[in-house]
Amino acid sequence: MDFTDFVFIKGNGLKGFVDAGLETLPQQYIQPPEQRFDLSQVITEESLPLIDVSNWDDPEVAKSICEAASKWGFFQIINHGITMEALESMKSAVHGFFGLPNDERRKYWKGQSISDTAYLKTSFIPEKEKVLEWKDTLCFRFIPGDDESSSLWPPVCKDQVLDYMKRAETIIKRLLEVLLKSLNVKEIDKPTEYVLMGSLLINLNYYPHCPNPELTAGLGPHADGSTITILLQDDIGGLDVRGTDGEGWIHVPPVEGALVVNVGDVLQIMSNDRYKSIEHRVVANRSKNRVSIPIFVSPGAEALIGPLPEVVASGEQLVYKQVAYKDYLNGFFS
Ligand SMILES: O=C(O)CCC(=O)C(=O)O
Ligand SMILES: [Fe+2]
Repeated sequence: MDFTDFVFIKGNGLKGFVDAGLETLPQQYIQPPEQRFDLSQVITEESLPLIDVSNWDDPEVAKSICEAASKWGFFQIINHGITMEALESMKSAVHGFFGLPNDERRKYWKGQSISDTAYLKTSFIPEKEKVLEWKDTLCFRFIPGDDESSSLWPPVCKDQVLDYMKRAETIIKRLLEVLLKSLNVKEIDKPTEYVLMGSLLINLNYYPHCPNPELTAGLGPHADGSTITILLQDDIGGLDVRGTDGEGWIHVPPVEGALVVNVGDVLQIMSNDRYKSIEHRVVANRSKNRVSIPIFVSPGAEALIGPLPEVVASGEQLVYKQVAYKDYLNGFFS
């Protein structure tokens, strides 16, 4: 079987390739020795905060969130209000989509998708990558209040994605309010909301089981280009975050009912480095098919990003100049 033809041109993705019966890792996925994940670097002395947000108005909750965002750039929240059933149903929907026959999934393959706002891809930017990442992703662009945009989404997961997004939006707003309040932003007005969360993307990640997880990357080390990211992961594990020493990695353990929250580059910039956008990675799994669902909360397409006036008012030195988010993204994807 010709790998490129089968996976990219025919649009079967990595999932289709693994289903076809795979015993060894294709060379496209083999990382050079110096890039391979050294699992001995995973440190167990540190762990990320787990924050109970049942009362968002509690100053202690706000304090924990802002401290976590400054120190680790990552934390998990529980009792956030999204029911266990809704979380389970979202994860099952991912398995539902990736469990479809190849020719059903292929209808959404990037470049030929039947929907303008949903597409399936493999790896990150396979045309540009030297080594591919061990995952497929179904991406959705979410336009609130626009029912038309979801009309051609895959029926197997459409309602779950819409329902989950609606529930998640409440949490996103709460998180941003708390994080910005501590930067002296008293109220998030419409223009600021556009800069913080003018664009919402949700990804359905599928990391198939992998014959040689030690040779490849589920997802290579990266920081998110978002304002914040809210991630739902299943119970398999694989996500690691850079420790505060900048060398080791901390495992993000799956916690039932929890959501992982991380600061992206945009919030680091807007907070003039108060909050940290931290590198993270995903280790592939030898026997299990892992799913994860990040929501990338990002600026609107026309937004300008730079340190917030409220932060600068304190007289601190500006770490960043203002840039158009578009120009920033061009750098991110090249
Ligand atoms: O799958 C995960 O746990 C993390 C995904 C992630 O970091 C990303 O998609 O940017
Ligand atoms: Fe990420």
